[in-house]
Amino acid sequence: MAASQLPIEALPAWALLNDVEFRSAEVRSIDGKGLGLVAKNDIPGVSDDASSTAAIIRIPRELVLSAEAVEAYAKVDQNFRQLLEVAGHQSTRGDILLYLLAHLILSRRSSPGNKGCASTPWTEYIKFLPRSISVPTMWTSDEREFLQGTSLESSVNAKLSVLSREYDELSEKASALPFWNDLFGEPEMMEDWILADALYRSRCLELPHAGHAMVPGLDMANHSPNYLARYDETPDGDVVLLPSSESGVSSGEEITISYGEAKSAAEMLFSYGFIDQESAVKELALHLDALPDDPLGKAKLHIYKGPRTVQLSLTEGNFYWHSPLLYLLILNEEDGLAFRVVQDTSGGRELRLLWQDEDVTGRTGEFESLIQDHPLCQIFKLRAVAVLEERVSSQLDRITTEISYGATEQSQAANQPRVECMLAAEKLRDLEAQILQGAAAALENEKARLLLDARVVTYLGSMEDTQNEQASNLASNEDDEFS
Ligand SMILES: C[S@@+](CC[C@H](N)C(=O)[O-])C[C@H]1O[C@@H](n2cnc3c(N)ncnc32)[C@H](O)[C@@H]1O
Repeated sequence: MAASQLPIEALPAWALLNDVEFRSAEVRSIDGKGLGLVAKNDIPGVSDDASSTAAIIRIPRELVLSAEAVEAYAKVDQNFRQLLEVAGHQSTRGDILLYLLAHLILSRRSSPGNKGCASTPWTEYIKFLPRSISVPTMWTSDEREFLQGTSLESSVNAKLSVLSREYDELSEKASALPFWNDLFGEPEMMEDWILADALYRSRCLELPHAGHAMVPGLDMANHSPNYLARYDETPDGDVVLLPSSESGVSSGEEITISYGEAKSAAEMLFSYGFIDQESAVKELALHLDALPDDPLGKAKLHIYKGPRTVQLSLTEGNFYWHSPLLYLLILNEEDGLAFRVVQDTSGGRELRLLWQDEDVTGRTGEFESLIQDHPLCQIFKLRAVAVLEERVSSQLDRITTEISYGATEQSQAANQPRVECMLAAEKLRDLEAQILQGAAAALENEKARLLLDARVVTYLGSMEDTQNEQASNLASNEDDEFS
């Protein structure tokens, strides 16, 4: 993690000026994790009366960067208000990113009065945050090569395309605003947008009332599956960090929180830039496309609004997969699937999906249950398993293909791929290869089991008979022709 712009020793002064109470924790450098929170004294555990548990840190609600705070800032800064009006109000993430972008610009300028935005506590706080974050959207293209064959290979590229499109749209919208138009011409702005996104992804949390938010001070807490603290909001909207166990925290111990207990290694690397060594979660999401040669493929992807993925998981030696899309992808017109274009009430044209003549446009994610009572249900399942087996096998081939690691310990010169990126990617590849191998074996068994199913045997037998009949008809026609 690259150095921030202000030394962390200046944080207590910032906290004092802004009423942030670091009561029993301080921010220190933690080996391999950047900064983190450490207990200044022994912290008692949760008492029976939860309301009397003392806060480790307390952050006033005015400092919490939420959708509400962005709106409040727009009221005091005219330039920001104009930017928010043309490019904001689409999502909390988008609005917070605009706020961070404005503050990143401001933090680069030595004199805030000179062509900047109105100062807030975040103007200084943002200078304590790292300028380089280990999430793969901030890796170089050489470093991203390390992700070849992992589930992150396509998601990171897709995310970078989205970021680039968002930035282009933003510059386009801001071009009518003289203040922002000048700034969007600066080369650092696209990098700032990627940085703002990485800061948001790696430091944002979900508060019970304020919703998605960034909380200064609290965002110095690192993750552990054996976390020692949790955060909450007080009735007046302040945010507190509280011990989470009865045993409390010993003086000098790192105070960690949980970033989510069910996140896969890929999700952790994607959002936070590290893989939790102690996590037991063995999950992987693979991207799915329409089947080659499926004439309905494009329409299926158009009408299906859920994630275009299949989720694979290994839990206590058992393999599970989940993909509402896959059940839609394997169905054909002959099975009873149909698309219709209808006119809506405003005269527009709308695509509708029918299954067995029933309109199921609003239920595209329910095909696993929609096929349940169909006489060919087991055949559909066999198709889904066969398609998945092929998808898993091609991913396994790709992930186990040797890639050349250009980085070595000596190769830390400028522009060389970083060793930490290589190690994180290697860990992800190992974990995902294990899941894929488990999945391949389980799918083979599942396929063999389905092939023994009486309805499948009968169906495949009748298909064979039809094919033989067609072949002999064709042969006798040919005999006729040449007789
Ligand atoms: C919310 S911030 C925590 C403060 C951060 N360490 C800093 O220096 O500003 C989240 C980032 O901390 C780092 N981090 C958190 N927990 C970690 C862990 N268990 N191992 C390695 N890095 C961790 C990752 O870089 C992550 O993106």
